[in-house]
This record gives sequence, structure tokens and C-alpha cells, in this order.
Amino acid sequence: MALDTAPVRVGILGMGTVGQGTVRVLQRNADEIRRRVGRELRICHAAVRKPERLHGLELDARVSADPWAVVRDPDIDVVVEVMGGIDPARALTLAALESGKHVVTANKALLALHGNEIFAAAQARGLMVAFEAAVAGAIPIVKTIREGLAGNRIQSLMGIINGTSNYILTQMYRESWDFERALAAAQELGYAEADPSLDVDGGDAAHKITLMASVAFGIPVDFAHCHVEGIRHLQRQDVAFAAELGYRIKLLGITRRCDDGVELRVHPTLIPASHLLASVEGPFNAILVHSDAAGQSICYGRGAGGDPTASAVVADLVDVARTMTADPSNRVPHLAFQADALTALPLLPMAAVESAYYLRIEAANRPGVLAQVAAVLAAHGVSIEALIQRERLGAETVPIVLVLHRCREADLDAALVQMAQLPVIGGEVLRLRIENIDQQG
Ligand SMILES: NC(=O)C1=CN([C@@H]2O[C@H](COP(=O)(O)OP(=O)(O)OC[C@H]3O[C@@H](n4cnc5c(N)ncnc54)[C@H](OP(=O)(O)O)[C@@H]3O)[C@@H](O)[C@H]2O)C=CC1
Ligand SMILES: N[C@@H](CCO)C(=O)O
Repeated sequence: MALDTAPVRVGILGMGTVGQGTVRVLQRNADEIRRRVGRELRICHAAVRKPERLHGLELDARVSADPWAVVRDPDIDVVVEVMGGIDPARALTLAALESGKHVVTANKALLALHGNEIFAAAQARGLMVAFEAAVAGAIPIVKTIREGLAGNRIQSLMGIINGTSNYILTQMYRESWDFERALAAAQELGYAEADPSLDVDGGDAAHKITLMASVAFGIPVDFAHCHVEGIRHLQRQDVAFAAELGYRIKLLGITRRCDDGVELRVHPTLIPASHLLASVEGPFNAILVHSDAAGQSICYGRGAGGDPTASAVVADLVDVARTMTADPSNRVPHLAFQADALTALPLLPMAAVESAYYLRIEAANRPGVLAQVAAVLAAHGVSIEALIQRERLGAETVPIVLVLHRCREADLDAALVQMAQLPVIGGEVLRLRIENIDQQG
């Protein structure tokens, strides 16, 4: 059969960081891409709300202020959605599919919340929704899981998947900055989302781990059951105590297949300082995959930025261009498993999770306190592995840091409720989870 050599006609929604990066990469590598695909990927129509922000980018395409003009353009084969947000991105994506266009998107929030609806609409029409750029920027983790590890039973994924929070935690460790100063620097450097609470409160990482869990385990997208904690409440002293104990604190997205279902969670986590993930610093991302045949694999790279994210957008465009004329049933399924083989495994509540823990307790500076704390923990079957207590001469309260052996989170929850009632405990107890990565799957 002769190869179709007509240009693939691309419409693009949004011309910000990722949109401009996509145009740059398509222009810079046009020859290389054409050699790979056998045809040109041509941006024919772009939705640009503020042309003055294009910084001299030359766009040889029709330009409309209204994104609907791109979606309704009958001369477009693929729509790239890099506007972000839910509305109108959701309606535009569904309308693009309705009118027979494939979609490439970097919008993790949209897919984490509305992915099931969007993938079903695409499936019903034999169209592709490609989303490599939505997870960990340049790192081809979706392709790795969906295709490279397709022969494996995947057991767990654990990733540093938010560059902003990783940069903040790195600066808190390396420079002893407090959270606020590190966040301001991350914003200045352009790592943070338009709304940085998505980065520092864990929402962005939760969107990404939710999508990865679906691709790894063949489950529908279920953001509502993802447990999410961010890093706002961490203090410099926690980063320092963790280092003293031989750990680094990272905001991790974790998903793990267990006997009773699937764990899906994002929270700051202590990991051994000697583990490869601990050395992932600044805005970089890395994902550790445990699978039965391959064992452990790590993917590392730039999780954000115009050109790195465009790398993933363009790779998706190449995939779409290569298979748009193929029988849809012969394409790689959106979520790695055939749509009728997705299984809604139960997503486990945090109470059912087992973990080791770090506790920081602000306690009265007087004898007998430790004994009371230990007694409460023991009453709930929770045992202490290590302890740091600093003398502060004359101070009313002192921090006590405990490392706890693995226990069920429900047991620790019950112990913390009881501990909060001890008159010697001042303020909230900080609880962080510890993943001793090398020792568990
Ligand atoms: N930046 C990054 O490193 C990464 C981003 N992503 C995702 O990529 C997407 C885009 O992010 P990014 O490029 O950083 O965002 P930007 O804010 O830089 O760009 C978004 C662009 O879309 C435009 N836009 C938004 N709404 C509309 C609308 N209704 N009509 C027309 N134009 C509109 C904006 O215009 P205006 O300027 O007028 O508001 C802006 O030019 C998001 O989903 C993000 O989560 C994914 C991975 C990495
Ligand atoms: N704000 C995100 C961009 C990439 O999704 C981050 O910091 O990782």
C-alpha cells in the first residue's frame, strides 16, 4: 500500500509555554520528523489569544483568537490542546473528537478528572487521544509503561513527578531555605503552574499518578480516590532531621497493586538518601517502576518547560501521524489495556496502607514525656525504631522526632488521636511516611 505523503494538518489550542515550545520543535526538527513519519506535521491553524506574547515566533498558519474556530476547522486532522484548565478545554476536546479529529493533550488535570469520558468518546469514533506530555514532561513514561513494559505485570510506580515541589525541597535541603522563599524562587524560574497550589499541595502530582495508575494496571481513571497531601506544612527542621536519619524528603506519587486493591497516593515521603531517587534534584522528575519480568526501571528527565514538554507533544503527533490511517483496533489502546478489559479494582483508603513513619512532636520540656508518647504508641501496636530529642535549655517545648516501624495507618491514626489528648503535647503532630524503597516491591 502506498504511504500517504500529504501533510498532517495540525490545529493548536493555546500558545503559551508548551504551545510555543511545540511550534519551535516542529520547526527546528522538521526534516528529522519528516524522515521518521514520511510526511510533514504542519501547524495549519492556531488559537492565539494574545499575539503580542509570541515573542517573535514565526507562525505560518491561520491564527484565530477563538479556539472554537480551530476545532470547527474542517481542514484539521489533529488538535493539540495546550491551553490547560477544565473549561473550555473539556468541551473543545470533546467537540474535536465529535468532528473526527484526533487529539494530543498535555492537560493532566483534564484527563485525571474527565479522562474516562474523553477516552470513551475517542474509542467510540476510532480516534486517538495521546497524552504523553501530560505526565512528567519530556520523560516518555506513558510509552514505557504502555509499550516497553507490555509483557510485564506491573507491581508499583513511585515517582517524583512535580518539578516545582522537588525544586523547593531541594532548596530547603541544600540551602536551608524555608518553604516560602523556595516557592518564590520556583515561581520566578517559571517551574510552577499558573496556580502554584496545584504544585505545592500535591494536586498536579496526583493528576499524573492517577493517569499512570490507569496505564499500569488497566483501571479506569479515578482521581477522586487519590489521597493527596502537599509540602506546605514541611519545615526546614524536618528536612534536616530526615537528613540526620539518613533520608531525603521527596513529594512522591505512589501507586501499588496489593492483594485487596490498588494504593493511589501523593504525599511527602522520606526515602533512603542512598537511593537513586534521592539524588533527583531541582526541577527534574524520575519514576521508578517495579514490574515482574523487568524488575526495577527508572525513567529520569525534565518534567516541565516549553521544549521538554514539546518533545512529548511532538512524539505523540508522530505516533498519531503514523497510525491515523490504521485500523483503530490495531492501535495501542489509550490506557494500555483494551477498553473492554479495563477493571475497576478497588482503590484502597489510606487507613489500609502499611508504612513506616516519621513523627515530629512538639512536647513539653520535662521528664516523663517520652514515656507517655511511647505508651500510647505501644497501646496501638506501633513500635519505635529511632528517636531524636534535642535539648533546648530553658525552652517550654522541644521537638521529639520518632521513626516508627511499619504499621497499618489505621493503627497510627488511632494512636495520634490519643496522643493529641496528652496535656504534654503542644500543637499538631507532623506525620510523614517512609518508603524504604530497596526493601519492598
Ligand atoms: N508548562 C509546563 O512545563 C507543562 C505544562 N503542561 C500542561 O500544558 C498545558 C499548557 O501549559 P502552559 O503552556 O504551561 O500554560 P500557559 O499558561 O503558558 O499557556 C496556555 C495558553 O493557552 C491560552 N489559553 C488559555 N485559555 C484559552 C482560551 N479559552 N482561548 C484561547 N487561548 C487560551 C493562554 O492564553 P493567555 O495567555 O491569554 O491566558 C496561554 O497562551 C496545561 O495543561 C499544563 O498543565 C504539562 C507539562 C508541562
Ligand atoms: N508545574 C509542573 C509542570 C509540569 O507538569 C511541575 O512543576 O512539574
